[in-house]
Amino acid sequence: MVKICCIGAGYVGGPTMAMIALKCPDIEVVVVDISKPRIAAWNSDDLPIYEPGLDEVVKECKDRNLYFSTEVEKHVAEADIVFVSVNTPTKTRGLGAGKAADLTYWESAARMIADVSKSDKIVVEKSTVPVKTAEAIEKILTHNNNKGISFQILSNPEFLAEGTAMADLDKPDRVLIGGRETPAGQKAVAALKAVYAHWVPEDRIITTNLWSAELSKLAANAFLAQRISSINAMSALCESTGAEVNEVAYAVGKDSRIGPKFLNASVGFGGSCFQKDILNLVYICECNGLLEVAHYWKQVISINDYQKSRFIKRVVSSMFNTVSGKKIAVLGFAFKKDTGDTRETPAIDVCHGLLGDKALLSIYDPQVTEEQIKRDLAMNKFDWDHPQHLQPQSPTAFKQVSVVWDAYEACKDAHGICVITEWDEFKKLDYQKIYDNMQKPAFLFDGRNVLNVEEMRKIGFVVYSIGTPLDSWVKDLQVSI
Ligand SMILES: NC(=O)c1ccc[n+]([C@@H]2O[C@H](COP(=O)([O-])OP(=O)(O)OC[C@H]3O[C@@H](n4cnc5c(N)ncnc54)[C@H](O)[C@@H]3O)[C@@H](O)[C@H]2O)c1
Ligand SMILES: O=c1ccn([C@@H]2O[C@H](COP(=O)(O)OP(=O)(O)O[C@H]3O[C@H](CO)[C@@H](O)[C@H](O)[C@H]3O)[C@@H](O)[C@H]2O)c(=O)[nH]1
Repeated sequence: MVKICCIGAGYVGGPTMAMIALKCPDIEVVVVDISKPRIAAWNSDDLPIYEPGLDEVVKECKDRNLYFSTEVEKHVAEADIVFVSVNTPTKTRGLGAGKAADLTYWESAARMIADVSKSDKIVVEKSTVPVKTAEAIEKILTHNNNKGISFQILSNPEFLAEGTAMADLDKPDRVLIGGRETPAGQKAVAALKAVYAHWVPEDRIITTNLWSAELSKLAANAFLAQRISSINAMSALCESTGAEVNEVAYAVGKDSRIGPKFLNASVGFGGSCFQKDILNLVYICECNGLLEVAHYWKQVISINDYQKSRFIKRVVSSMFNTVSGKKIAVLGFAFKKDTGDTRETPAIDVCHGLLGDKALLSIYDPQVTEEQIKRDLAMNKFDWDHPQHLQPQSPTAFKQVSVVWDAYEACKDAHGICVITEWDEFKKLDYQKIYDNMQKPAFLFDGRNVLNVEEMRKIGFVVYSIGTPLDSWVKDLQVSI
């Protein structure tokens, strides 16, 4: 029986290995992690991450051919294929701080693999890494190894999106495997291909050289984020001209060369990957002397930052240029719907902006706990992307912030509402009831364009919705955005 071990039981390691275990009953899959609470959660009925469909798959496979363990070295030593899916945060200090990927966790995993291995292994980069990381990993594995063991490094980047991870893994657009162009490298590629071939059609499994696979992952995220920044840039122009961003996106997306996906204007993209991976891409370009290329991709992040600060300015300027002492309801804190993940969520920036102007925030998200929200608001930039036990543990008490478990409670007596995550339940709320219980004038700022602006205006709200013609109130009080 082929044995797979995955180092890192996070958002990628957990769901990916659960899917492999489901589709390959002939393979034993063990997911290991240095975080004891995380492994304990995987072994309980309350999984550490929320992902539609994940519970069912884990329930079916756990203790059949899927195991979660903290015995990292033992399971790595026994495995034929070792996936490495550990954190690759943005460096916060030293060379490349604020841009380059911090490969500390990857390096320590590679050193440990070299130390404990007694048999040949295929080592698979599942984490998103800078181009040429495989070369560094190869050096660590071969220089730390005088036991005659052969290590083959493959790059197999993951393209799942949170909230749809299980569907993405079940029917991936493509699986990408990069390997060395040597006979041993190609044999390793074939072995990994055989795992995916249990359920992925052969024409969807792409094989390339190592560097193409590593770069394709960064490129794919940069292209996706670029589309969002493009439509968000248009949303600003729509507000100035009276055009409607959804209509523009629809008309543009109807061109089959452009396509309709990823053209939803928003308060800004969030999540653990886009910003981090683009910063990483920018750094690699700079290191290769490609300053114009670096500058080009940096703009995708600049527009995203602009979009978030534009939203905050709209809120404050509409409410007579001050939110000091005013209750503002924040609906949604996760970086997108159907996940409890808050990494790089635009909600953090919006809350910081409003807190800076002394607002009183009442936050509701159906999947994010009070502890998580308070920890996020207290955390330094990029701290979130380190293993849990290295993050600040105790949430800071914020006098200005309360977290509630009901949208109506969050909005009661509020002066304004900010919709930051597009949770389906926010579309179905009784907005008349919400309006009746708010201070007047009652403001509604829709950062996701999920509400019907005309209906909301009919109820009496002063409405701002990204990229839609401005309410005369907002227009009249407009300051420079
Ligand atoms: N989250 C996503 O949607 C997504 C999608 C594609 C790719 N990625 C990439 O995958 C990688 C992992 O992302 P994630 O979201 O799963 O992160 P995560 O923080 O959820 O999980 C990483 C896990 O690795 C563990 N870990 C770190 N060092 C370890 C070590 N030396 N030994 C054992 N365990 C160790 C941590 O404790 C943590 O549980 C990153 O490179 C990320 O960029 C993420
Ligand atoms: O039209 C859109 C689409 C998305 N978003 C926002 O963009 C962010 C990222 O969304 P999404 O890409 O759906 O989620 P992620 O889980 O971050 O997935 C991205 O990042 C992963 C990690 O690298 C990749 O594997 C995925 O392919 C890639 O989609 C979220 O804040 C979304 O709300 C928009 O604002 N408008």
